[in-house]
Amino acid sequence: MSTGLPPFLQVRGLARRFAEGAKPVFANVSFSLERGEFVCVIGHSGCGKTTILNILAGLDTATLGEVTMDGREVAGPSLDRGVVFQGHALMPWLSVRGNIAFGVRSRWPDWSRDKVNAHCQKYIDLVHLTGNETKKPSELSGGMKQRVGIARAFAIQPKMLLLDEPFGALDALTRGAIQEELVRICAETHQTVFMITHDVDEAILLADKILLMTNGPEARIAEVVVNTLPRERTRNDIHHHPHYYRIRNHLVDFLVHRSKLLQEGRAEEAANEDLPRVVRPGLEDGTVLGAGVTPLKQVR
Ligand SMILES: Nc1ncnc2c1ncn2[C@@H]1O[C@H](COP(=O)(O)OP(=O)(O)OP(=O)(O)O)[C@@H](O)[C@H]1O
Repeated sequence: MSTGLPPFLQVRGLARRFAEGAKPVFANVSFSLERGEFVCVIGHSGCGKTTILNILAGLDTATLGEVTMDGREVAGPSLDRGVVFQGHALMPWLSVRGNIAFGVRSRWPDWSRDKVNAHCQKYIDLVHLTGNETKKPSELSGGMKQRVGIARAFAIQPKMLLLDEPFGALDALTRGAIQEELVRICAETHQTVFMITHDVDEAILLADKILLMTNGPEARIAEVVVNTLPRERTRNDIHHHPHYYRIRNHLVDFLVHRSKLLQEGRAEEAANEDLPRVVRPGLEDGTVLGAGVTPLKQVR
C-alpha cells in the first residue's frame, strides 16, 4: 500500500559510460525499494549489475541519473550502507572479531572496548561462528569467511545492505545453509537488501521483488517481478508452492530468450504474460520508474 512518502531508495535515470563516445553499459535504469524490502537483480554477465551496486554504495559515480536513500542523495561511501562482496574482502591480519570490530569502532567511536566486543559477539553468534572469534581468515573455510563478511556488514547496522553475489563461490550445501541464515537474520532485523545473483532459485527464495535486466550495452530494467510466494519459505518447501515453477520459468525464459529480444528492440516478441505480478517499467516509452510505478499488466 502506498504511504504517499517517497520510496526509501529511489534510483532515477541511471546511466554509466566508461569511455568518451562509447555506448553506456546501462541507461535509464530506474527503480525503488521500500524499507525492509529484499530485492534481487538478475541479468547476464556484463549488463552492469556490479556497477549499479557500486553506485548505490557510493563507490562509483553515475554518468547520468541520481540515487537517493532515506531522502538524501548518495554521493560517496557511508556506514549507512553495508557491502558484502563475492570475494569477502576480509583483512587477513585481523581475527574474526577484529574484522567485525573494525567497522563497529568506526561507526561508534565512543564505545568502550567491552561494548564493541559484546556487540561483535552478538553478530558472531547470529551467523553461527561462536567459538571462532580469534581465528584468522586463513584458518576459515570459504563459507565461514562469507559468514564473517555478512556479520561485518550487519554489525554496523546499515540502513541498506548491498550484496554482490555473496554466495557465488560456495558449494551447494554451504550456500543453502547461509541463504537460510540470511533469510532468518533479515526477518529478525527487517533489513533492506539489494542483492545481485545469477541463481534464479536463490532469487525466488530470498527476494520480495526481482529486477530483470536486459543485455548490455544500454542495458535497462525490463521487468520487476513481484514474488508472490509467502514470505515464510524455506529451500526445502519452496518448490511445493503452486506459483514456484511459474515464477522460475518466467525468470529462466527471460534470461534465455527475452533479455536478448528486448535489447534488440523486439519488445512485442518478448512480451510474456504468464505471471500474476509483473511490472514493466516504461518498456516502450522509457518512462522513469520510481514513485509512480504502474503495473502495466496484471495477468491472473
Ligand atoms: N572501471 C571500469 N572501467 C571500464 N569498464 C568497466 C569498468 N567497470 C566495469 N566496466 C565494464 O562495464 C560492464 C559491466 O560490468 P559489471 O561488472 O558492472 O557487469 P555485471 O553485470 O556485474 O557482470 P557479472 O555478472 O559478470 O559480474 C563490463 O563490460 C565491464 O567490462
